Amino acid sequence: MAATLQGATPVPPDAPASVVVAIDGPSGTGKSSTSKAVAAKLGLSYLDTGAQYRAITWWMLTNGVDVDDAGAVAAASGKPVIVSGTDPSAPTITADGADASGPIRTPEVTAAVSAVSAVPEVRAAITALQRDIAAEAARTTAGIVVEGRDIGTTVLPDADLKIFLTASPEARAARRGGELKARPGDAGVDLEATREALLRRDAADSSRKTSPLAKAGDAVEVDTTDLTLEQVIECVVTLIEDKRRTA
Ligand SMILES: Nc1ncnc2c1ncn2[C@@H]1O[C@H](COP(=O)(O)OP(=O)(O)OP(=O)(O)O)[C@@H](O)[C@H]1O
Ligand SMILES: Nc1ccn([C@H]2C[C@H](O)[C@@H](COP(=O)(O)O)O2)c(=O)n1
Repeated sequence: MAATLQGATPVPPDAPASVVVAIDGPSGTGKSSTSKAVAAKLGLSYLDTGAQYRAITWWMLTNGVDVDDAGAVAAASGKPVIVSGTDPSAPTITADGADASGPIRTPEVTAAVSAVSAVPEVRAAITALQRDIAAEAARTTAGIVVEGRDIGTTVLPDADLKIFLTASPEARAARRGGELKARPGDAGVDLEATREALLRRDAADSSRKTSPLAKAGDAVEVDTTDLTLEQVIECVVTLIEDKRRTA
């Protein structure tokens, strides 16, 4: 699998040391929105690791791999070339050169991604890719914000700053509901079904054997239930600036 750092902001000669930030948490807590905005504000690179697991899942689905057969998924795990562009203002994701940014958000991929990402061979391949991208960003740019489920615990245990975002299931369902546009004549978004789907995915992601969703012991927990997105962004920017000041 290839690691390529695209859209990176070059480091000026007198720049402070680079910073590596891990942001983890359950689905819908605001990891992507927060990480992208914070990285853009601070001139850092950005890596959406969920997009990588979604891209490999999409590749399996479109290449005839039975995603319910862990053996078949493991055997295919080294085949696709997943490439992530790390510019926070225009993140990209490709699988074998094909743009995967649209297809990875379909219900089919969302339904299959927890099973595919639980396969140890998939995690080993994607984790190696993530570490390469983070190391390259730390070496050549001002740093990187990496968001996912196991970044602080497994992928980057030596990250300079680890943040674990949480929010109540009701708040997360309401946020997701806001994304799903009701069509004219529809009964609207079923928030209870959305909440149940979120909790099902959290349960699968938290209970898998290899590198489950978990808060690192040294992570700062931020409960975003009653915060606006702007408040969460501000909070994370402050945490990073404080960390840089005291480093
Ligand atoms: N603090 C907040 N207040 C209100 N809405 C928010 C807040 N944070 C994020 N959102 C909105 O909630 C939705 C989900 O956010 P986002 O995709 O960033 O979550 P996530 O944790 O990355 O989810 P996933 O892990 O499923 O990708 C988005 O529509 C986003 O704009
Ligand atoms: N570090 C990660 C990131 C993501 N996953 C898996 C589990 C999620 O359900 C799925 C999709 O992530 P999302 O796009 O919703 O953030 O990918 C993981 O196992 N480890």
